[in-house]
Amino acid sequence: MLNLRKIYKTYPDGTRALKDVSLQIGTGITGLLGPNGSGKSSLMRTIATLQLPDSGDMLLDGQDVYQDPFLLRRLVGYLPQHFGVYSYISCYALLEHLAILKGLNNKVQRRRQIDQVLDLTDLTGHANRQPSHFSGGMLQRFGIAQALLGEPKILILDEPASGLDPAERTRLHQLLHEIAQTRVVLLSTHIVEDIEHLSAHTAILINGEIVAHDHTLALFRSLEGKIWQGPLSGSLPNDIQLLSQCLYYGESMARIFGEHCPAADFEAVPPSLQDSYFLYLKKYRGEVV
Ligand SMILES: Nc1ncnc2c1ncn2[C@@H]1O[C@H](COP(=O)(O)OP(=O)(O)OP(=O)(O)O)[C@@H](O)[C@H]1O
Repeated sequence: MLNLRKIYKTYPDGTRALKDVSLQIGTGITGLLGPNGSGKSSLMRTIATLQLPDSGDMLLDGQDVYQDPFLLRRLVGYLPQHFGVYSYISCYALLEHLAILKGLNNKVQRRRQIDQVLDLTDLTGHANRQPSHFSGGMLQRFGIAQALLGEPKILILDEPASGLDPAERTRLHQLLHEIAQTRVVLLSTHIVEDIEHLSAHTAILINGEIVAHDHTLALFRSLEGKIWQGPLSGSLPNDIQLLSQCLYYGESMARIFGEHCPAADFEAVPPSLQDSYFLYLKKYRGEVV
């Protein structure tokens, strides 16, 4: 169990990226959802001890991590949002290099672990190729392979599915699901669907503050019977809560939150995490009428 308590982070230019963030994260995948600039990467870097918070503490199974950041570094695997790979070096050699940097000094154990992570990420057949020549999906799997070196208890994954085609995304989902059986996984993404597929728990971060953290289903089950969908063309009452509008086969459709059906051509639809997320955003911005 990872326990964050009252974490604050301000950058030297005065940007207050994290404000009073408290979170308890157990085994399995916890999704971290938030708009651009809400502080997701800042939180992930802070958990990975790549930057220290101004105040607050972090306990791993009851042990204070900031007293000994090196202890946590050995227990954390981190996949940053953007990562580069050296050119002219094979996938295997790069993993070996990274494993040595992680302190895997025993050659036999190191090679066994590299073989394991290559197998898990389905890269064994590409071990001698250069990651700089990998496709986007393979590169993300390589990123996860390097994060798994050292058998971390905690995995921090910042936007692992961005830019992947549907087949690679599905493959990544299976991989993450498998990895998360025995680990604490914090997954940051803009893709609400990924969280719906993967995360039993979800935290919503807006403007550096956690505004919700619960079972993913619980976050939107309470909206049952209150989400309405219909064409945006007709006139709608002024006091409706427009959550989102999107195109379905070229027709502009609105999703609305409300106790009553807003117009004759609207129908009740099952609520989604995205509806709940948009409602939290509107409430945070004071836009709920
Ligand atoms: N090194 C830094 N120095 C100053 N400000 C920073 C730094 N890193 C991030 N910020 C600022 O902190 C805030 C949170 O940024 P962060 O990258 O953590 O958000 P994010 O939710 O990950 O965004 P995105 O979804 O766009 O990746 C933003 O206002 C950003 O401009």
